[in-house]
Amino acid sequence: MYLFGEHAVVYGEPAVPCAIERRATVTVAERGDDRQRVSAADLTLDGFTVEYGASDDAPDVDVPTPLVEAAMGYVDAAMATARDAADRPDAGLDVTIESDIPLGAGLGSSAAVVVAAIDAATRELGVDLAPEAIAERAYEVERDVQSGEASRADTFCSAVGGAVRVEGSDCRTLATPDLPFVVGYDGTSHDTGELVAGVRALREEYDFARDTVGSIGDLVRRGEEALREGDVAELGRLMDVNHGLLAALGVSARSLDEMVWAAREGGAAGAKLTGAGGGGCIVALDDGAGAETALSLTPACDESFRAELATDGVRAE
Ligand SMILES: Nc1ncnc2c1ncn2[C@@H]1O[C@H](COP(=O)(O)OP(=O)(O)OP(=O)(O)O)[C@@H](O)[C@H]1O
Ligand SMILES: C[C@@](O)(CCO)CC(=O)[O-]
Ligand SMILES: [Mg+2]
Repeated sequence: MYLFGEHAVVYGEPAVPCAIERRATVTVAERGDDRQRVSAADLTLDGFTVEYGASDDAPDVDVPTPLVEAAMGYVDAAMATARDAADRPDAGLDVTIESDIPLGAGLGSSAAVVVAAIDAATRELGVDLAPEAIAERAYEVERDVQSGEASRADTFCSAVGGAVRVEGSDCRTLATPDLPFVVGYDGTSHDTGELVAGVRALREEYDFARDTVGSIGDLVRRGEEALREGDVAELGRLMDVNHGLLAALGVSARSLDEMVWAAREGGAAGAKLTGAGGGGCIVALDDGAGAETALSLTPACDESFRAELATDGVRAE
């Protein structure tokens, strides 16, 4: 989840994502043949299993192929990079994915699944990758699936855990005070690739959209100062500004705006959408119960919860 800087980070501005205690669990077992079998019970396609050959045959499922391809893009590419890391291009794998991260909602479910899948698959194939190496491969997967544009933010954060700072290829962990995160979720999902493409189109058409992206970078640098000082009130103000700038880039939604206002009026220090936007989640800072209560009473909000910073990144269980 992003404290600051989503979207602008794709264009080289800094961002500060934070890992929260919600996990994707991926189990991988090598098969005796070259087939791939993926079981993803949490996918919105109502839980399905896909089985297909290493390269040729089509997935053997009863749903339209483009839907399956869209849903399986991340997992497929994660398995391919894991086979590549192990130098076992024909290894058949049985993959099971379970996740308590809402899909396409701005909490980085794609990064969590890809990072966990690469880790589990490479371990199964006898290769031990450091979290940073997993993060780099996972970034390449996100970049390819998001049609050539992604940052390292979600994947690095998911791999190493905690709060991180990402600017281009410079990725580092950040010491942060304990932050009272509250999340509101509208129950809908977005396609990150499409929202990233929308921002790109706006930047191409309007110089001021480029300036907006630059302003988000300036705001993130101020946010880093506030983080060092543990100044939650200032962090909240900057989150409010960040939400406004994201809305100017066209990635907010009525439900997100309604949840942001509910959280603020409930007493949050600040609130903003998180991740790609268009629908999904907002994040607020509130050490009292007001924001969470206000969110729970907001029709646009399907679920609200406190989110603890997760210090652990990817791990074998
Ligand atoms: N539990 C899961 N099982 C299988 N695939 C999943 C699962 N969770 C996420 N995915 C994959 O990730 C895609 C959603 O990724 P997307 O980047 O659009 O959203 P997100 O990562 O949740 O949000 P954001 O990128 O804004 O943080 C799904 O369509 C699916 O391909
Ligand atoms: C919108 C974006 O900044 C975050 C999506 O979780 C895209 C990216 O960084 O790849
Ligand atoms: Mg994603």
